[in-house]
Amino acid sequence: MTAEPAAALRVEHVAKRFGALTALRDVNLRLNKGEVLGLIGDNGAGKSTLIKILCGFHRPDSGRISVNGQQVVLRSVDHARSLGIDTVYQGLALVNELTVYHNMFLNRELRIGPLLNNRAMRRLAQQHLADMGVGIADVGAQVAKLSGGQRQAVAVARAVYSDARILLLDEPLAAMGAKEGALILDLIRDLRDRGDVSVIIIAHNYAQVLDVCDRVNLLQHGTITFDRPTAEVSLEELTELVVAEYRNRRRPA
Ligand SMILES: Nc1ncnc2c1ncn2[C@@H]1O[C@H](COP(=O)(O)OP(=O)(O)OP(=O)(O)O)[C@@H](O)[C@H]1O
Repeated sequence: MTAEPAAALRVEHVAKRFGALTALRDVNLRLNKGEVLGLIGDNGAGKSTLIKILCGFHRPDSGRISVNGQQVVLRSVDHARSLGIDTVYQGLALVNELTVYHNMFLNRELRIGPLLNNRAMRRLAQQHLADMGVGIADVGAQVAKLSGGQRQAVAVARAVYSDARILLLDEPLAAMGAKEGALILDLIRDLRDRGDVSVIIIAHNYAQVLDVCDRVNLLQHGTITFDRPTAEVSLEELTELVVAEYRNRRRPA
């Protein structure tokens, strides 16, 4: 019998409370190498809390996290990043006042001696975005001048460019038009085809992202209650599960 390959990311019995509120009760999750995992669940189910734990922003109260088979304590966002875990949040993390290319190289600027090598950063950012099919006419433009979808695309492209091996996308299609959403989904498909990046996508509107996910996990009341390959589950079945949970919650005790 061959041993199961190490997961890119493994979460075991993770719990997190905020004062009296239990956000995560007992989360067990496995992200395989090269797969795209959809994490869905109703409002307040704990999805963002879990992502914030996995990117080093929150510390869990208990439980274990392993990256590539090694148990780790994620001390900070920078520490998680140094282990190859990068996150694109709902609120993004781009600096609006800076240009697209400065954002692409944020915190890892290219320099010649003490000076920024703007020319090289501009050229490489342009090339990388074009390679990924992200149409930004002028990488010298301020990020504030981009549309929401373009900003999101730059944030995803930057995470991919940063050698992230595990990418956490929190609502990647939020506030996006159909065309921009399609661009992000194409980026995720490209990543999946590359096979060397593992992705977790949180999506409220899961119908939009199901198509790019290999597997889907449902988070309910702070625990994963459903884990199935996407090919084996229909949209109707998922919707029924989410709606049943919603009804249960509204039922008086
Ligand atoms: N920093 C915090 N302090 C106190 N409570 C928090 C904090 N962050 C999250 N919570 C609470 O934890 C629970 C889970 O929140 P979380 O944001 O993880 O849910 P979610 O599944 O991402 O929801 P949504 O889809 O609405 O974003 C909620 O009841 C929320 O109010």
